[in-house]
Parts: sequence; structure tokens; C-alpha cells
Amino acid sequence: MRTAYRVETVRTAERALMDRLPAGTLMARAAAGLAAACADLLPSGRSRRVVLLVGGGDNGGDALYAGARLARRGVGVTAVLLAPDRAHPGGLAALRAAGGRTTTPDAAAAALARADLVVDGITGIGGRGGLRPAAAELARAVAAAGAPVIAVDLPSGVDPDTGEVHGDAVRAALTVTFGTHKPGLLVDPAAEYAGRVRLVDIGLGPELPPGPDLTALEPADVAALLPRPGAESDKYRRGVVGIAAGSARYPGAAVLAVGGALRGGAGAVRYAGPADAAVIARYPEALVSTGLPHRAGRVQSWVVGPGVGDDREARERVADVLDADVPVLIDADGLRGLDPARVRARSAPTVLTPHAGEAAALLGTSRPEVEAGRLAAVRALADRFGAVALLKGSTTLVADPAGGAVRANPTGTAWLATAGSGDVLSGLIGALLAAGLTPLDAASAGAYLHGLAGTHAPVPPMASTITEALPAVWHELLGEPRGR
Ligand SMILES: NC(=O)C1=CN([C@@H]2O[C@H](COP(=O)(O)OP(=O)(O)OC[C@H]3O[C@@H](n4cnc5c(N)ncnc54)[C@H](O)[C@@H]3O)[C@@H](O)[C@H]2O)[C@@H](O)CC1
Ligand SMILES: Nc1ncnc2c1ncn2[C@@H]1O[C@H](COP(=O)(O)OP(=O)(O)O)[C@@H](O)[C@H]1O
Ligand SMILES: [K+]
Repeated sequence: MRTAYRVETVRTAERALMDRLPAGTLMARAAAGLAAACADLLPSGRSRRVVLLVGGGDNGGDALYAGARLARRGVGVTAVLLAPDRAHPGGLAALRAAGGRTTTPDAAAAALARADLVVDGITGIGGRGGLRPAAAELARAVAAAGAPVIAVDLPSGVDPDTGEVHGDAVRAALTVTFGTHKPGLLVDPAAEYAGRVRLVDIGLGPELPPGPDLTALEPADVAALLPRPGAESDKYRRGVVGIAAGSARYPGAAVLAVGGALRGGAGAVRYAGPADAAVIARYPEALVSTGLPHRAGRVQSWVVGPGVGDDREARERVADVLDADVPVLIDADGLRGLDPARVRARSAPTVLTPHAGEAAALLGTSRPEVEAGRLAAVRALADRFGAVALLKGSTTLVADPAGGAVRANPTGTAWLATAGSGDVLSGLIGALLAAGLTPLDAASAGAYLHGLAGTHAPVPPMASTITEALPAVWHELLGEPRGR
């Protein structure tokens, strides 16, 4: 499991570690890791030029010490000092002793134009609010120059704790972060500015508390969560999913959700609703009926909402499912006008899977506000509805109403933004719920599989090809040959 901690926690852990070590040790470790990453990215075999952007804090100090290491290896290093009187004195002395040069922001454009690599040490975990004007101008100059950027600890201008970006920020190809990930590195929009992220161990691990603020599943975590049939399994024990999706107008949503559930490893899928003919035509494996969901037979989870529409009949189907004493996933039309008190009163867990627009409607705010502050939005949803909330989009986040770390999904591609892709996800998570995963695990493992299937599907993927890509994803994660 990848873990991320907020600034306050990182600072406390760093203080505890620094108390036990000679002064300057941590910065030396950080700078060594940073310099190694720079060396990896620099072209070899010709005169190489690196420009350091140096703010007035320790983030700039890291950049200066790394620059000194590079200069000692023959790299031409120029440091642009944003606040010359506050630049880290030790770092500055080291750079100068190694033959590095310094300059001021007004000469930055000329230096940047010739740079093979830019090291962004303007702000790290000490950055507050949007970049101030001189720093923002430098961020724009870097973008205009086009050289690859390595961000020190965090891309300058992003909020370390929330992943929010207010105004200009530095866009990096790689971020070298120290001690632990910070939530902003794993949550868009900031995550997009960070590029790839490389974690440098500075020995902070033992000082960090057991409860991180954000986590991201890794392949082994997902593999451990995925249900595998054993000798004692039968279709009922593997989990029966009920799907109350689709309508005469939108039969496709029913087909896609049923497909997601079948490829989510369900023992059986019961479909209840008016799209029975379309479902059975595509999936003879499904057990179909046209009455209200509670008449469909026993299930271990329900998925309700995709493509049901918003007429009286649709509302009846949703209400009928909310009465069920099994975990329920509510998506799409099922989320319209959803009453928090009704969800809180349910006897079994609930999972909500809105995209940003649906989340905005549920929270009484706007879509841009949700997209700018995804972490806050997903926590607010889980809180308000007493349900596991999965917020879809560029970074899919999952929050548990009991609190604890929010999970950020590390897989996926913007190609997943295609009609019906969310319907597949809902069926997939429904199958994992029916198999007995906790709602948090089912939602986050489902998002992981769905994202990976999106990257496996031929480009451009369609919702049904995401479903078809799921078997390869299961095989990859379980590490088992086909047919075992
Ligand atoms: N504390 C430690 O033990 C370690 C810290 N390290 C580095 O130190 C960094 C934290 O250093 P600091 O606490 O000095 O903070 P930073 O260097 O991240 O930021 C503070 C500086 O940025 C300026 N600043 C803040 N907000 C700004 C804004 N909106 N626009 C423009 N400038 C702004 C401040 O005036 C100050 O000069 C980490 O991110 C990491 O890079 C590493 O060396 C590892 C060890
Ligand atoms: N920019 C993006 N990057 C990555 N994934 C995205 C992006 N936009 C949307 N997605 C994913 O695509 C799927 C779209 O689901 P949804 O919005 O419900 O569409 P639909 O209702 O058409 O099925 C979700 O899994 C979502 O996380
Ligand atoms: K930085």
C-alpha cells in the first residue's frame, strides 16, 4: 500500500528524526537522492546544463546541494535565486564551491532557454496558497522554455495536503519526494503537475504514525483482496449480484452493468427490470426478471441506478433496492435527489459512485468546485450520507464514512471517459460487494481493476471493450495462467 501523510505529520516526524541525527543529515540524504534522479534524466556524452529554481526555504536548499553534487560531476549548473538574501546559506556555499553559478529571476529566461534540465526548488511542503507573483512568473517562464523539469519534493504551487492548485504551478516530468508521499502527489489536479513520482528514503518511516491520510492500493494489495473460488465454492457462495439498471429507453446501461458484474467474478447475476431482453441477448448467463428488484430472488448485493431514468417507475425501483438488507451500490440516475437520511437509515452498507457533476448536485455545490477540491468533496459525501463514497474522474477517490485514509486510485486513463464506462464500474464493484469485500475494499479494488482494464483495452476503448479487457487484468494481478 502506498501511503501519504499531511504536512503537519511530516513536520513532526522530521523533527523527531532530526533530533536523533547530526545537523544537515536529512538534507544531505534528500539532495543525494535528488542528484541521482537528475543524473538519470540528463543526456549523456555532451556538455550538460541544469538550471535550479531556488526559493527562500529548505526546498531551495535541497536543490542547491543537489546542484553542487552535479557541478562536481562536470554539469554546468546555474541557480536562479528568487530571494538571494534568504537562499539556504550552506547550500549556496556548496554550489559555489563546486563551480556552480547564481543569477537573478530577470536573467532566468536566457538560462532556461539553454537548459537540458530544470530543478524546481521554489517551494515544497512550506508552500502556502497560490504562488506569489515573482514565483508564478518563473513557473510561466519554465513552461515557455520547454525543458524537462524535476520537482523537489512537490511541484511548486500545488497544495501538498489537498492536491488543489490555485493559479500558476510548475509542471514536472518527475517529482522526487522525500520520506513519504504527500496527499497532493496522488490527487488531481496536483498529481498531474507532479508527473512521475520517485520516493527517496530519508529514514522517516519509523517516525510516521500508523494511520496515513491517504493511501493507494498496489498490485499485491488488490491481488490479496480479489475473491478466488476454492474447492468449497458454488455460485451462491461466490456471490450473487442483483442489477437494477437500464430501462426501455436505456437498455445499454443494463447490459454494461451486467457485463461488469459477470467479469467482476460474480457467481451469478440477477437482472431485474425492463431491459431483460437486451440483457439476455448479450449475456445468456444472466438470470432475468421484469418485476421489482425484491422479487428477483436472493442476492448478496444490489447495483441500482445506471440508465433507470427518472420517472415514477425508476424511483420505485430505487426505493425498492434501498429497502434491501444487503450492500447496495447507487450510481447515476439512482443518485438524483438522493436523501441522506434515507441512506443513513439503511440496515446494510451503501456505496455511492458519482462523477463530479453528480457529486456537486448531492453536495449542493458546483462541478468545478468538486473538481478543484476532490478530497474535500469525497469526504463530505461520505460524511453526509454515512456511505462509502467513490468520486469518479481524473483521480478516482474512495472515502469511508468511518473516517480513516481516503484511497486514491492509481490506475486508469482519460480514455475511460466514454459513455457507459461508469456502468461497467458499477457492476464490477457490485460483484466484489457480493463476494464479501468490505464496501471500501470493493469500491477501491473495483476502481483499480476498471482503470487497468481501461489501459489494456484497444484505443480508443468503448465501455464494452473495458469489460472484455477485464480477464487479462485478473490474470495479470493473480499471476495465474489462464484457465487455472
Ligand atoms: N524538514 C526536513 O527535515 C527536511 C526538509 N526538506 C525540504 O525542505 C522543504 C520544506 O522546507 P521549508 O519548510 O523551508 O519550506 P519550503 O522551502 O517548502 O517553502 C518555504 C519558502 O517558500 C516561500 N513561499 C511559501 N509560500 C509561497 C508562495 N505561495 N509563493 C512563493 N513563495 C512561497 C517562503 O517564503 C519560503 O521562502 C521540504 O519540502 C523538503 O524539500 C528536505 O531537505 C528533507 C528534510
Ligand atoms: N479524465 C479522466 N481520467 C481518467 N478517468 C476518467 C476521466 N474522466 C472520467 N474517467 C473515468 O471514466 C468513467 C466514467 O464514468 P461515468 O462518468 O459514470 O460515465 P458514464 O455515466 O457514461 O458511464 C469513470 O470510471 C471515471 O473515473
Ligand atoms: K518544489
